[in-house]
Amino acid sequence: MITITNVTKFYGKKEALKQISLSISEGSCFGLVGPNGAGKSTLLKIIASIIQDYHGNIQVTNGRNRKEEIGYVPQEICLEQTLSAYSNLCFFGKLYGLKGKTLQHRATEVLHQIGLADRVKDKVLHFSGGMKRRLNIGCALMHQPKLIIMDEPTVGIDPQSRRYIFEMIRRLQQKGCTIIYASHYMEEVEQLCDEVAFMDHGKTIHYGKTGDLLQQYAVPAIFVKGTIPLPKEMERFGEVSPHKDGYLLTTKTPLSAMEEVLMFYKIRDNGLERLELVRPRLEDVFFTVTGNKLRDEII
Ligand SMILES: Nc1ncnc2c1ncn2[C@@H]1O[C@H](COP(=O)(O)OP(=O)(O)OP(=O)(O)O)[C@@H](O)[C@H]1O
Repeated sequence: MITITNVTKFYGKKEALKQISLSISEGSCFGLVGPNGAGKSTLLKIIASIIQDYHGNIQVTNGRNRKEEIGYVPQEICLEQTLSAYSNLCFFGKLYGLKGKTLQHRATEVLHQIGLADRVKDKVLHFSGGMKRRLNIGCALMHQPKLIIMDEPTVGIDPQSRRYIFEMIRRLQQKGCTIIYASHYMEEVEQLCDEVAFMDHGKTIHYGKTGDLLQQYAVPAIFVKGTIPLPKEMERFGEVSPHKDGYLLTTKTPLSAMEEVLMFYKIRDNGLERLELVRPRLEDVFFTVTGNKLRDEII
């Protein structure tokens, strides 16, 4: 369990974090979501002990030594370009006190874990963006930390590497690791994280279990496309708005609304072309609790 209590951070006069309090369950994948400048990186650096001048309190895993417990994956790629993947891993392993056969064995193990075993001798210089991202993560895993902090680990990568990273995260979680995952890609957090905190302007606006937030705040909808427009009386189920080549009806009773849409088109010679249930998204929850869309223009 990680307990963050009243954490405040100033950069000069700029208050980057304002009284943040959060609890992160052991073994969870905890998502930190917010637009650029929300304060995610600052909070992660504080948890990882990279930033030490802050107010408030952080307690990590029963108070055991933080450095040994934590693997930090920075937002910027932090690798020596002229060295091989293996040498980079060994360099970071040594920083955590690994040496000799243990270091070599662990570097080989991590190379397999990050899917770069076949590129062992290649210089990082010749790696794709996705491969560098995977190696960046691998370096933070060398000392087998229990808590892994990832700051936007999928920025600028191809879908294949993103999938690979997701699978790695799931495997780490299955092994009992706790993951803190900062991102401004809401779909990623929704897919990966069982707990989530929304951040904006240095504050946590809301946090909880992903499923609970979806259930509590996001309203489902149905999508309807027909040869004739949706009748006005459907508005009694909720808000109707044009969407793509049809209509979106946001409603708390999607099944009853679907039933009525079916009836409506059935008695009009089946002019229904598409009828779909639209699953509520974390993006909608963010909008409901903050009144903002998660877009750069809100800062
Ligand atoms: N070293 C610094 N000196 C001064 N201000 C800083 C520094 N680092 C961050 N800030 C400011 O603190 C605020 C929070 O920044 P932070 O990088 O933590 O946000 P973020 O949510 O991680 O954003 P991004 O997604 O763009 O990384 C921003 O207003 C930023 O400009």
